[in-house]
Amino acid sequence: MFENRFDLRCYVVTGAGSVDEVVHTASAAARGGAGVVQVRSKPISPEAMRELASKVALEVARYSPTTRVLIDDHLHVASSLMREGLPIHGVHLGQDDVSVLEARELLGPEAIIGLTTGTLELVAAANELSDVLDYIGAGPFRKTPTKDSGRPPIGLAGYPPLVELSKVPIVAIGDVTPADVRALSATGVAGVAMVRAFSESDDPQQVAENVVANFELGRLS
Ligand SMILES: Cc1ncc(COP(=O)(O)OP(=O)(O)O)c(N)n1
Ligand SMILES: Cc1nc(C(=O)O)sc1CCOP(=O)(O)O
Ligand SMILES: [Mg+2]
Repeated sequence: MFENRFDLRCYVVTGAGSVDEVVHTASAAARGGAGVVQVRSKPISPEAMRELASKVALEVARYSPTTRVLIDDHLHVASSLMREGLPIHGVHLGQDDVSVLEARELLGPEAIIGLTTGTLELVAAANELSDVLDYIGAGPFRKTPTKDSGRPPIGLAGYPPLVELSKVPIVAIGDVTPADVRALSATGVAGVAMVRAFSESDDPQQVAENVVANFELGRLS
């Protein structure tokens, strides 16, 4: 869908912290070149997600108008805020969330919609949705304390077969650190997504700059 509408190379997924801390981390990473910020918080009520996503989106747009802001899980919050004109661009859906098709019908053709995968079977299933899906997450790269997906770690060697199979761009996720970026980029993934690498950093802008630079180096190898 609509090539070049978004830059998946450096993909921030928000993590632990106060609203102000999450907003600061997201906007600093966007300033550093993060092409996507996904607002994720678990558990969170729709009302609290509405507040958090609005604040993140407005601050990110101030510093990086090209950075796309997505909402995790909460399709109707995203739909409502997008209709109100907030700079929010789509959703990331899990296997247990509403269907990609329902999200596409509600959000329209311009929205960015991502889906969680992480095995060859889930990637094959996502291929059936490639006309309404923009990208897939594939994890965990390594086991991570941030989320237990129940799926086995993919590892570096596991990404080339997923990339080969997938009809849409792949974002690697799960214990990814800046030191992993060059090698992951060389596997052919379109980007890397990180939670703690940003939420636990005292300079998320620098982390994003490092990720983008190393992602480009990996593409050359
Ligand atoms: C890019 C990306 N990949 C995977 C996920 C999955 O995380 P989470 O939302 O906790 O789990 P599900 O909702 O998919 O079950 C993600 N958020 N982003
Ligand atoms: C949100 C998420 N999804 C995963 C998956 O495997 O689908 S792993 C993950 C957590 C990633 O956090 P960190 O960068 O702190 O390891
Ligand atoms: Mg989710």
